[in-house]
Amino acid sequence: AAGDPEDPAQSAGCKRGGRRRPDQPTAELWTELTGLVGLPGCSESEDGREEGAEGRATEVSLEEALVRLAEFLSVQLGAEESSGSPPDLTKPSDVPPLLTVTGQLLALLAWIRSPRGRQALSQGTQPALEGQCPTPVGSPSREESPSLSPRDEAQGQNPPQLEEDRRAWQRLEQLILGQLEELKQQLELQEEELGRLRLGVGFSLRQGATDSEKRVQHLTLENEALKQSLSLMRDLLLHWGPAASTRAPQEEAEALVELQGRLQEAQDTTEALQVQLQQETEQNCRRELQQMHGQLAGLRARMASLRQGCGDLRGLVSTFTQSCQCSLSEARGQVSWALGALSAGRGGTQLPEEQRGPPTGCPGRLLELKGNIRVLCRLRPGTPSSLVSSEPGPSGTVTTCYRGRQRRFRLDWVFSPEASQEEVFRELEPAVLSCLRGYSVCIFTYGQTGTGKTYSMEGPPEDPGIAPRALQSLFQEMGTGGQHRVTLSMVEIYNEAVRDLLAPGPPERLAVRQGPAGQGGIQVAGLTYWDVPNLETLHQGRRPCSGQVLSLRPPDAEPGEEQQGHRRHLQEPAQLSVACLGHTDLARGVPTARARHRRHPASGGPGGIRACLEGGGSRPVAGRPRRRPASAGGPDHQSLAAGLGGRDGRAAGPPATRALPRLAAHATAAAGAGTRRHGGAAAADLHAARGPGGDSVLAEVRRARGPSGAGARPALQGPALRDALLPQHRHAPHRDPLHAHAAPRQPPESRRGERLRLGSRDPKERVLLAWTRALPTELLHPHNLLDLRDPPLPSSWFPCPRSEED
Ligand SMILES: Nc1ncnc2c1ncn2[C@@H]1O[C@H](COP(=O)(O)OP(=O)(O)OP(=O)(O)O)[C@@H](O)[C@H]1O
Repeated sequence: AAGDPEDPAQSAGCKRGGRRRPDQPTAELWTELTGLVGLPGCSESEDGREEGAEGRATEVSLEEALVRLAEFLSVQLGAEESSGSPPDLTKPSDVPPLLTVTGQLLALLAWIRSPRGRQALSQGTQPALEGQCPTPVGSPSREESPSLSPRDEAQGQNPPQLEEDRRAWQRLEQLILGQLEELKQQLELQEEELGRLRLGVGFSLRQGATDSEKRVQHLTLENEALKQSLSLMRDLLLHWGPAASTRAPQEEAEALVELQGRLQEAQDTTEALQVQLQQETEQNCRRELQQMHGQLAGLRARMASLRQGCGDLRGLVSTFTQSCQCSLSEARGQVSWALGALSAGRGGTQLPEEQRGPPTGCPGRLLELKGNIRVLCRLRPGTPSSLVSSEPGPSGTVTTCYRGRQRRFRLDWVFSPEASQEEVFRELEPAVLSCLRGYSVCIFTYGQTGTGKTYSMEGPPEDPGIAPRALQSLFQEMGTGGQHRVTLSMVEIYNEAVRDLLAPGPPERLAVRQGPAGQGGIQVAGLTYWDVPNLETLHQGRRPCSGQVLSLRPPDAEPGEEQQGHRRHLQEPAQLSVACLGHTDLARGVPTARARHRRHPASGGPGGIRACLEGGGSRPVAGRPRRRPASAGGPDHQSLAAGLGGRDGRAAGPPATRALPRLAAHATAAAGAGTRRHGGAAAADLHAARGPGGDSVLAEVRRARGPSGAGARPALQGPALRDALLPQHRHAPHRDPLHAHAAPRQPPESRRGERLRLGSRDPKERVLLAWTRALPTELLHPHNLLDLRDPPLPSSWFPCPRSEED
């Protein structure tokens, strides 16, 4: 079939036959194919005759037939491959004949389509498959294959060669036909199998056995459900939605515009609502914030008020505690006073004198219970920088900080700065009164300058201190019952010298000795003392106890002593076995170094104080206090009054006399301070204690004393001091009424015993008893110091305002 590919008839036939559609059944295709191949006349014959009665063969070219065959085979091959496992093409046995045939056909088709093939076909030559046909495994070998040569080449060959070629071509044709037949059989077999498979697939479909079919069923069901839901939605849309189909376009447009208007309106409403909501939210937030602020402020105010209330409560508690302590101390004082009064009254009125034994009264007992040595602390008004805290009351504490080191002291009693003189004395009154029961008591003040020793011991006239109150209490107590004899002595201890300030004439240094065992403690041989019958007498003679050592002795029952008057010398050791009350102001004479404290552990102070304390301590003295009626040889009141202050009992010396000692006395007082503590420290103390005015006073004192201590005016000591204290006595020693009653000097035998050292030889460690405080306070009056001061002293420097007369 030398059909021209360009032939329109062939093209139409080709188109008519066309390429196999995917949905074209295989049987139809096969019929079409077998119709082509099964007719030998269909193929191009050597002579080019057209055979075939059906004419259909003439419409299909060989090329198209081959193409269809190839398509068919490829479809079948693909079906085979998909139905089973792919064959291993490397094994000749596994290569399917269909593949072999297909390969050869494709090679032939390629040759036919090539220009050379076309030319050969047009010239009637056979194709030469050699070198062009792929030779799959199992295909005829090259030797077997006919060597198709072009017709023009055949023309140049000899007839036997052509014959041979023709035979080869025929063999090939037969081979192809055989293979086609075989292929046809296989196709039939596969067709049968396909039918069986289809039957199986139908059965599987009915059973729903395979997963894929299940999946398909599932998808189909889903599809059905979707279709149903789609139809339902469509119905709903038709039912509820706008009847688009029933409305006119204009109505549709109007409805659309209306809907748009509504939508716009809804959007506007939404925006307005949003704005309103935002505003309301902001307002609410602001309101809540303000409320929170208000609550916070209220809470702050409440917290502040609570704090204040807490502080008030604390203050109340502390006030209550203090008041409780004060009430307690007051009650204790009252109880002790009552007990003392009770015991004193009982002793004085009920028991005969000879039956009155050693003091067993409650005051003494109370003292013993409280302790022989009691340390009380009085805080001065104004908080010093070193004071950290204090707990006033019994067993109170004081916490100080000095050079960064804090120390806490516990004392028998701590008086707060607000404590009055009355409160302080109330705590000491039992001790004072116990003197009447035979106890020896020594009260001394000790402390840095300006800390209130003088104030506590003496006090201003309108608010007297311990000493005046003690005297008053004593004389008041003595006036209630019993008979007592009070004597007064005054000593100065300075530079280890004990001088009798009441001795007539220039006082000598007295020896202080330790008495024999069992005969008392300290003996001051040759000490002068005066009898003081009552308080008025003392007042007439001098201002009562201006801080000097004051010894009050109960009357001694020594026979014949009455005749000695109110002045006597202590000759017998037993004569010291009486109760005595000493008021001592150490006036900075005691060094504060710890080492020196250790030197006197028993007394906690210097030897002088030790001497005072050892003079009987607070224990009842050995021996029985003897009393006698006051009428039996009482003191000469008039004489004492004259001796102390003139006939009228007043210290009425001439102005010159009064003025004379003031500078010297003042210089002595300040000089004592200056020498006891080397200049700078004393000045610092003065400055610290009394303000800037102290410096000028000290400077004046130094000018008076001179740089070496021997100033223009000598320091006042001994008799000069006595004269300063008792100017009226200074002028008339020979006329001194006390002089006539002077006892003989100390007999030699009284000097036995050990000589006591009162203090150290160290000039810094001097004990000064009384005399510093013996300065008449009027000497320190600004009126008297006018000529000494530059610049003037502030009035606050002085303890209290005094009248011009004073
Ligand atoms: N409890 C107090 N209440 C009121 N004033 C006080 C008190 N204690 C001390 N003062 C005042 O402090 C000043 C110094 O007191 P004071 O002279 O008694 O001290 P001092 O210890 O005796 O000093 P110095 O050792 O120098 O003699 C005085 O003006 C005194 O009035």
